[in-house]
Amino acid sequence: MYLDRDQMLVVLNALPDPVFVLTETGLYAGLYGHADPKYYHDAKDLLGASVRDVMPAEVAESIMEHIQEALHRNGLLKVEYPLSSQQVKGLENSAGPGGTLWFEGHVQPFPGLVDGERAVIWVARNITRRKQLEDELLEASQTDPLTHVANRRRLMEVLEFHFGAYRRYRHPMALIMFDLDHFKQLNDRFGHLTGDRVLRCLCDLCRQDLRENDLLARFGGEEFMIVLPSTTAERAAQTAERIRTHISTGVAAELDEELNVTISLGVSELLETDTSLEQVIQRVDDAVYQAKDEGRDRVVVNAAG
Ligand SMILES: Nc1nc2c(ncn2[C@@H]2O[C@H](COP(=O)(O)OP(=O)(O)OP(=O)(O)O)[C@@H](O)[C@H]2O)c(=O)[nH]1
Repeated sequence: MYLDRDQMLVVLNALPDPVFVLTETGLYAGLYGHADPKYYHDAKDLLGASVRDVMPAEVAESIMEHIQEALHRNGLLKVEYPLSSQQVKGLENSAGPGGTLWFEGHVQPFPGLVDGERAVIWVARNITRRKQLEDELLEASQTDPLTHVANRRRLMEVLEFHFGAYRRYRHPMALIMFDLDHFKQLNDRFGHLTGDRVLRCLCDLCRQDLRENDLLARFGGEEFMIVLPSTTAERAAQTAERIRTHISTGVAAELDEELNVTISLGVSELLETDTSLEQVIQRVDDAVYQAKDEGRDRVVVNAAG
């Protein structure tokens, strides 16, 4: 028993995702499926229109390129792309999900010609939720859950990137490391939860003194690093000093007058003699150690190889 033509059409229109037939010149020649407005807008008004007429030029060109590529490879092409109904003429006011949606397009050459033209079958699946989850996962894998600054994994990725750029193009990069002073005493006296609040507050204050391209990261328990691209140790030392004074008054002002929170900071920069990242990390670590040794609540620069 086989389905007759009418039944086949019923099946096509019952498909959950929209199935477009798009010709080589970008005409919407057919549309099936996608009845659920929770996931899709009703795109029937696009039939007979051209991709270039209904989409912004950039979006239309990339769709045209995908059509060409699928035809050229004569096989299935998978693409992911963002699109909002506001970008598509005819869909602006139709019922459907708002905001920018993400789609996975499965683009397959149409076997035969449509109105004398080559064409593709383009199945568009709404993958917005999956994309959001991927973004959230990526964010979580790179962020310290307590302070919401970058975690050590992200820090090392960024440091590797700048180390590579320095080796190739000699783009300078400075590094600041800092460590809370007598944090154990603070935890013992005020409790671990107050200690946690101090760490969060410290990061918030510190961020206010940084540029957009700088990266603040948690290196370990109460140790943090700041990556400063395109910066020398001399300039970074000024930033470090600003952060030091900000923290020494700011945390108590924000949280509790009784809290005496200070930090010891070490500063260094990439040097021509560095053959590995560990060397600059060792230099800032030594500088923090020296700052502790000299009485804490101070900045020490260690820019010598
Ligand atoms: N509240 C809180 N405390 C933490 C966290 N991570 C590490 N610490 C505490 O940080 C303290 C670090 O203690 P130490 O390494 O002895 O250093 P310190 O007391 O700051 O002394 P100096 O560094 O020599 O000035 C320990 O008591 C840790 O428990 C955290 O996420 N939250």
